[in-house]
Amino acid sequence: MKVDYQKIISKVYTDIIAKENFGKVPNYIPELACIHENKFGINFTDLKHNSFGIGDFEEKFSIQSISKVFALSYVYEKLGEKLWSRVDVEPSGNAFNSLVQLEADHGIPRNPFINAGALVICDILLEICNDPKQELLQFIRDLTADHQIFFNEIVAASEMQNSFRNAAMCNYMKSFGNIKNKPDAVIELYCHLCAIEMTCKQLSRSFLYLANEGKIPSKNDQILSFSKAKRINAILLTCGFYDESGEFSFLVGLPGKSGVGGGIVAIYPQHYCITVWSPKLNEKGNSYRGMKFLEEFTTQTGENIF
Ligand SMILES: NC(=O)CC[C@H](N)C(=O)O
Repeated sequence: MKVDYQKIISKVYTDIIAKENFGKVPNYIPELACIHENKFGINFTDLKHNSFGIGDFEEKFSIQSISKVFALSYVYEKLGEKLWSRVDVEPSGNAFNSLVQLEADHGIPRNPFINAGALVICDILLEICNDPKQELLQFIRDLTADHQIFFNEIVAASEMQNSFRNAAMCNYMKSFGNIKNKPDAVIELYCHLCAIEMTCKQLSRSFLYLANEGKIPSKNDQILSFSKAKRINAILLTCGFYDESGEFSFLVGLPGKSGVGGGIVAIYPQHYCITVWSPKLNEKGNSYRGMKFLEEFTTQTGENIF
């Protein structure tokens, strides 16, 4: 039976908006605390070019850790498997900004989707690109087929001024030799990537390469090999939600990635991407309504990777 996605999305959206919105907008990046906490948007885009949204789906927000997926894809395609000598692919079972495992693991982060791992990816970007900020931005614009994607310099500056934990991680990894550049340069790049702004609609479209075996559907460009796209989806499933990755997999059943800006992108390989934005976060740093929405969405569609 054909699933009526639009009907299910409208129904789940209406049900969730009628219920209390729990959680907190993060304030450790002061600029993010200014966002209206009841913003709520959804976009669904599939490989057959169907796209529809509801609520604030065309409003830009800070994609934060969702950018870690773009950075990993770019570096992985260029470096290949030797990348994994500098960052592992195991779930951390810890908060996104935790330092505790770095000592035991000799400065090798557990995976590329926690802050420590993304800092190593940024360090590699500084090694392999002439202008990493612009190259990454261009990569995302190409994925989205949309040039209206920018850094929010105010958010980047706000995070840089409060990057004490990320700076600690970066310096600590440098002591093990796993950061090659100056920590300040790595942090500057990292904070800019987190401060990219996109809409739900742009995000769903930009992630379609992971639903499409590494190809951008609009152009059929293979930007990531089939095997690498599969592997990134595998890491998303096991590590995309930090110490709530098991819960997301359990409740939603799709690979996905969240960010502290309140966004979540989920991928149904061979079919579609769906993005939810709602800024209030649960204790694990994932969007409260985003998790609820996607749980109910996959329950009602009956579709998941299992
Ligand atoms: N989970 C996130 O989105 C974290 C990103 C945020 N910029 C940080 O480094 O803390």
